[in-house]
Amino acid sequence: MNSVDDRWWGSATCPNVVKCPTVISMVGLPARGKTYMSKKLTRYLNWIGIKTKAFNVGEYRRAATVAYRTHDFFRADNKEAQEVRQKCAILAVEDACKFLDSGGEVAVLDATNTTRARRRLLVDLIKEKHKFKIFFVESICDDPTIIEANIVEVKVCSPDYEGMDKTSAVQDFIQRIEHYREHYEQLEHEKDNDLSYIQIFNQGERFMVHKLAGHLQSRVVYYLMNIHVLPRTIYLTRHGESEMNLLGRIGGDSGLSERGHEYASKLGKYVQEENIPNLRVWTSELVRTKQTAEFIDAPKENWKALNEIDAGICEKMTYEEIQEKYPHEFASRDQDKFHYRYPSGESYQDLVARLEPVIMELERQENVMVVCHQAVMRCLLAYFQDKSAEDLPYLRVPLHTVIKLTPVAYGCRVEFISLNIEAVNTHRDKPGDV
Ligand SMILES: O=c1[nH]cnc2c1c(-c1ccc(Br)cc1)cn2-c1ccccc1
Ligand SMILES: O=P(O)(O)OC[C@H]1O[C@](O)(CO)[C@@H](O)[C@@H]1O
Repeated sequence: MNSVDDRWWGSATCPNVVKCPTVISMVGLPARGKTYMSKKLTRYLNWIGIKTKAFNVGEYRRAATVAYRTHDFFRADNKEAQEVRQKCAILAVEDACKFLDSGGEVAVLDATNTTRARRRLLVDLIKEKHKFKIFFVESICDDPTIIEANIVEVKVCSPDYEGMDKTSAVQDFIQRIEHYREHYEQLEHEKDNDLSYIQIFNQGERFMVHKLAGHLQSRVVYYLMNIHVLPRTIYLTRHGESEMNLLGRIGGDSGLSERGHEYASKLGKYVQEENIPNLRVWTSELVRTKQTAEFIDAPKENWKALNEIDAGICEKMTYEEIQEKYPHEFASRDQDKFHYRYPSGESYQDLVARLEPVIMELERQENVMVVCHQAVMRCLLAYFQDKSAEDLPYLRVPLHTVIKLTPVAYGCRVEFISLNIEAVNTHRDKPGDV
């Protein structure tokens, strides 16, 4: 009897484990956002603690071929090029399987995989030989405006077109797409009845989900159904300097200091000058963030999930007092600051889990300003900047500074805007760090 997780089909891969290594295989013509989704999905899964790595077949092909000349390389009748392309595709899959064999949990295969034969080859290699799960993510998009925008935004800057003028590059890429289209076979539930997949139409306007197999695949589908590519800006800021900050004490629920109130007033003016359409403001449920947002003219929502890390028995203490009273706790926190949990309190790992619904809602939103706290801000910033769990707890997020995030191509532009009001420095470096 198969576990409910594997539902319908016979040879359940990894029959006895919930966390089965999985290959997420992209499918789609060039310029359908496969790399965009691969990178974004990889960043999200790593942030929630699932060891994930993307394998881009285009990079393997560029490494294997001296120099890309023209779209002729992608003609179906170009036998020599076909051989190179097949070899690169298999190399990428083998590297992906090596990653999963050595502790990786998810490998994202960023390739076109546009023929049924190629996808069958993947199933044989991945599912039959390695007993890993395979989940296909197909992006189907025939809106010429979207395709053109993608080509202009990311394709013409590709190493393939180094030194080529933009117009010729666009023309060449359009030819390349046509070579793929000739043999493109979309996923179809009659012919691909045994496969787990999601089809995404026109950047998430519509979805077709087929035979999800397990929790990870459900999380991936949920994430893909929440992201969008509309231009918007996310602003992150800590609360203004608080009375507890002035005393060098952590936690608590104190109000703002005089300079903290100055920051709140200046923040209101900054937001007004930014003239942000339909801005929403999110604060935690602690006094200092609500006071900080006081002068912003926009709808406000309080999130308990945005409250600062709970320091448990160390709440309201100074670091010196903690070192004095709980020397062992103090030492172990600096040993592994991400996983360390305060007695009766939280770890950064707990904070990431608590903030996941905030990130998911942020992905759905347009212009949002988040008024939060030092540890919370580090977790949010780490998501947008793809920072490791090791680096996350030491990110510099000074008081009285707005961090402005603007999505560009495959990532985010990050600007630190200080509103030039003095404040205490609450940052503690990793001991021993130069
Ligand atoms: O469906 C596309 N077709 C062309 N391009 C696309 C997409 C998507 C996309 C796909 C699925 C989902 Br759910 C959301 C967005 C993102 N992009 C993209 C965005 C920025 C730069 C480069 C590519
Ligand atoms: O993880 P760190 O570096 O101790 O920073 C988190 C601390 O920062 C503060 O927000 C301000 O000091 C405390 O409330 C919180 O415990």
